[in-house]
Parts: sequence; structure tokens; C-alpha cells
Amino acid sequence: MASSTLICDSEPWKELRVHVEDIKKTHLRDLMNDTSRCHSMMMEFDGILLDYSRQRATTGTLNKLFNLAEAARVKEKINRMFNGERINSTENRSVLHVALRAPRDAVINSDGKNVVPEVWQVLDKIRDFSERVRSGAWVGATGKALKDVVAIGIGGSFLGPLFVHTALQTEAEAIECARGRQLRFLANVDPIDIARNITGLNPETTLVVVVSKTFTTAETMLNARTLREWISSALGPQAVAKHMVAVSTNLKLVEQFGIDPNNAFAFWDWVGGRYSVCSAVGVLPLSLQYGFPIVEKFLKGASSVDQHFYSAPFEKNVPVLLGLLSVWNVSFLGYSARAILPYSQALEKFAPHIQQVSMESNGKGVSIDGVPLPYETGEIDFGEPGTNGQHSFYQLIHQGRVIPCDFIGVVKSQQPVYLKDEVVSNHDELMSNFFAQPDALAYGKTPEQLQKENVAEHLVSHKTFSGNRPSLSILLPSLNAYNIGQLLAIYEHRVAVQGFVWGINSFDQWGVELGKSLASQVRRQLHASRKKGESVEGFNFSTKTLITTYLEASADVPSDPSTLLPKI
Ligand SMILES: O=P(O)(O)OC[C@H]1O[C@H](O)[C@H](O)[C@@H](O)[C@@H]1O
Repeated sequence: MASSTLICDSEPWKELRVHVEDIKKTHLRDLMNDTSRCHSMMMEFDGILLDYSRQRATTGTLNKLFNLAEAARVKEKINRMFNGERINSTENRSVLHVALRAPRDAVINSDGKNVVPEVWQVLDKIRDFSERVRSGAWVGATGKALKDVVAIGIGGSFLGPLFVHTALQTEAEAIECARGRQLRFLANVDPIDIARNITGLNPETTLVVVVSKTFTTAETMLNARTLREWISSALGPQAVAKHMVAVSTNLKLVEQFGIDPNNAFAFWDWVGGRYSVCSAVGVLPLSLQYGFPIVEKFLKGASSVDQHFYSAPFEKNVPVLLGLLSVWNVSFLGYSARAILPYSQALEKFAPHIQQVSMESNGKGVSIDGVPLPYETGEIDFGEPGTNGQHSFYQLIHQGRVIPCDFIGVVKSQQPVYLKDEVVSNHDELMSNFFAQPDALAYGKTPEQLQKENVAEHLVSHKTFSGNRPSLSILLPSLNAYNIGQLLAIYEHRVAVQGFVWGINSFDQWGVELGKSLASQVRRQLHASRKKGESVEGFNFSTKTLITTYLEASADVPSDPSTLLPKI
């Protein structure tokens, strides 16, 4: 364990701690009255409007945060990331998801080698393959076109592609391109997820894409073996070659599984799982569904933000500003959660994706040098589309704990609806809430206001809103593939900025390993008990009792069953 200077020992950190006392003396109601402050806390980039005037911050706070960024050497760390240095030091890897969406002529080096040509080699292969499948040039074992795709993967090999798919599903151009096709995602090892995913699908017209960076993830591999069985029991084992393809960094294991290496789409260990949606992980299933040209627009949107993040000064740099403000909220104001609230049903899978990007990246206990941290990192991310969330958990956000909110709105709906006799269009109705909620949180409602409204005395405290609750608003011009790419990259880089300031490694995830290895011990026990009747040993009293109860109550499961697939 090396020793290193922690950011909390720096002068800018200490200054921010002192500055909290100044901010405590202010209320957002007053801060919002300062028009020049608000003006300076709004910016536009590539069609996106960012308004962070409802943060509990002044221009002075921002300056102190920029000093903190300097002390944390954030610019240097961004450069090291883009230069392909091995900033993921515990795995000895570079972190180059930006190369996945770089233009064909860009140069991004990893170990002195420009990786952009290999990125485009795979993209070209995806374009070619997806066009062949979509046009019916590539057919299944019985000669039928493959119109349905099941993508098997979990975590980073699932959440990002699901978010993008869900966001595109209702977009006009994407709808046209996807006509007659279905894309489904099988993630959970729960057989119910298998049942749901194969329901209504015919193996003859289905292509299965196995997506796994390592090709060893227990859930994904069992699901892959299950769908291999589903295909071969219906069409014969030789059908697997036509009906199963793979995305992985481990092409050797892909071949051992029985998938033709020609039908494997590579990516590289410099792509972290949760940062892999722009690799074949997302690009292959999405291109099969929507065609490569749409996915290329998504990559371009992400690339535009990459260039902005790399080159814009911090005062006008969207991911940097967002990252610094999150650090301010978490480490100085003590707000440990963040709500992601898109006012667009198309973004319903955005919060679950960002949950992994953020929490798996920044939920760490030690510095990048292995020094235990005296401050907490990461935040608890959750969210639902507005207005649904308003009728669910917003009560707590308005009158309970303070949770900084990200409001994400879209100017032009993907699916406008107008009714002749209504006051506003349906999208305007949605957006009325998008504009109102941040002010409700910021201003609140005072007892004096309530008294003026003649509210009964015994209800005044119940109806009082303290306000002073921070939020920020992001307004996108529309929600097409390009905008979806922009949004993704903004959040990816914001998380990196937070990690750079906290001085942690945002690109490893050792915290997921312990549970996996304990599950292996349980798996061995279940096998031994079911097949050989062995008693449950080697666990504490609680776990032993739970497992024994489970085994006894399911003793009717045959010890050597023949293959059984869901019947639904
Ligand atoms: O893509 P795979 O190798 O199958 O990994 C799938 C997921 O599982 C791991 O446990 C990690 O928590 C995730 O970061 C990863 O995305």
C-alpha cells in the first residue's frame, strides 16, 4: 500500500469546508433572485442547455471547486485518459471508451498503437453483418430470415444497450428502421427471465447474441447454454452456427463455447464493462434492430461530448461542471444520494444504467493508491421518469431528506399528441411539471404564505416546504440517436470527474467479487446435496439453516432431471 496525499488534505478542500458555512446562511430563494448569478450558471453546448443555478452554490463556490479540480490534477487525469495511459492501475489497463466513438481518422494510442483502425474494423464488420441479417442475406438453419434478436448479457453488457434501445424505440426514424423486428434482453439468471424472453419467439427466426466481456460471467454463460439448448433442441445442434453470435474480449472462450470465431465481434480490455455500450456490446444488437446508420449517429453524439470534455475550459465544460457540483453536494453539503429524473418515458432505463456507471465506478473505500479514505465517495443514484416519480417518491424529496435532483427534459417529443379541446398538448403538460418541480424544490413554501392562504393552523407545519433543495436542469433539443449519445457521454465523463477529484480508481470493481465467490461455494453445496445427499456444511448457522430449509422444501426436484425449458 503506497502512501499518498489525499485531496481532503489540500487547501482548496479545506477552503470549501469553511465555505459551507457561508452557503448555509443563504437560501436558494435568495440566490435565485440574483439574475447575473443565474445567468452565469447556465450554458449551452451543441444544442443542450444546462442550468445549474438551482445548486446551493455561488460563483465563489464554483471558483473554489475549480481550485479543487486543480489540486486534484483533474485536467492532467483527463489527458492521461485520452492519451491511453493505464489509469486503471489495479487492473493495469487504459480507459479508452472515447476511442469507441472516435471518427475514423482520429488517432488514439494505447501502448503506442493507434486503436482507432481496429475499432473501425469491428464497426465495419458489424455494419456488414447487421445488413446481411436485416436484408435476409443471412438466414437461419431452415432458410428463414432472422427478424428477432435476443441479446444475452448482464451488468455493463446489458444496461447501456437496454437504455439506448428503450430510448430509440419510440423515435420516428428508428421506428421505420426497426419495422418487423424485435430486440430483447436476457440478463437475469432467474429462469423467469428466460421464459419472458423466449415467449412468442420462434427459434427458426431468432438470432441470439451472447454479450460478455470476459465470457465467464456465471449468469450470462448459463443463459447462453440455455438458449443454445433452446435452439438445438428445436433445430438440431448444427443450427447454433447460424443462430448464435458473440461479443467479447475473450475470443478463445467464444470458440470453445461453439460459436464460430468469424461470428464473434471483438472489443478490448481498455473498455470497462459499464463503459462498453459504444463497443460491439451495444453497437451489434442495436445495429441489428435499427441498422448501423442510426447507431452511427448515436456514436457521433457521444463523440461530440468527448471532444468538448477534452478541450473546453472547465468553466464551460458540461461534464466537469456536473462532476464538480456532485462532489460539492456529496462531500461538502453531505447529500449522499442523487435522483435522475428524465421527463421522458423513452429515458426510463437511463437511471438504471447510470446507477451502474456511477455506483460501480465511484463506490470505493480506498484511494487509487490503496489508502483508506476518511471521506465517502460515490452517491446513491436512483430515478424514474417524471411525472411517474412525482406520484411516488417525490414526497421525500420535497419534505424529507434533501436529494439533489437532475431534471432532464426534451424540447420536442418523439411522439407528439395534441387534443383539440385541451389547454396544452400532452408534451406541454409533461413539461409543465419539468419546469415547475425545480422551483418547488428551490423555493418551497413558507408558513407565512400558508397563513395568507388561510390554511388551518394545525396544518401549517404539514404544508410547509422548507425549499433550498438543489437541482439542475438539462434540456435536450430532441431525443434522437445523436442526443442519446450526448447524454450518455455527459454522464460517463461526469462520473470520471468525480472519481478524479476523490482520487479513486473509477474503473475497477473489486467490490463485486466476494459475493460471486461465496455463490460458487453455495453452488457446489447445492450440487452435492441434491446429487449425493450430502448435508450442508461449512456455513454459519444462519446460512446453513436457510440452505437446508430450501433444499428440504424443494426435495421433489429430481436429482438427475432431463432438460426442461420454460413452457409459456
Ligand atoms: O461482460 P461480462 O464480462 O459478462 O461482465 C458483466 C458484468 O459483471 C461484472 O461482475 C461487473 O460487475 C460488471 O462491471 C460487468 O459489466
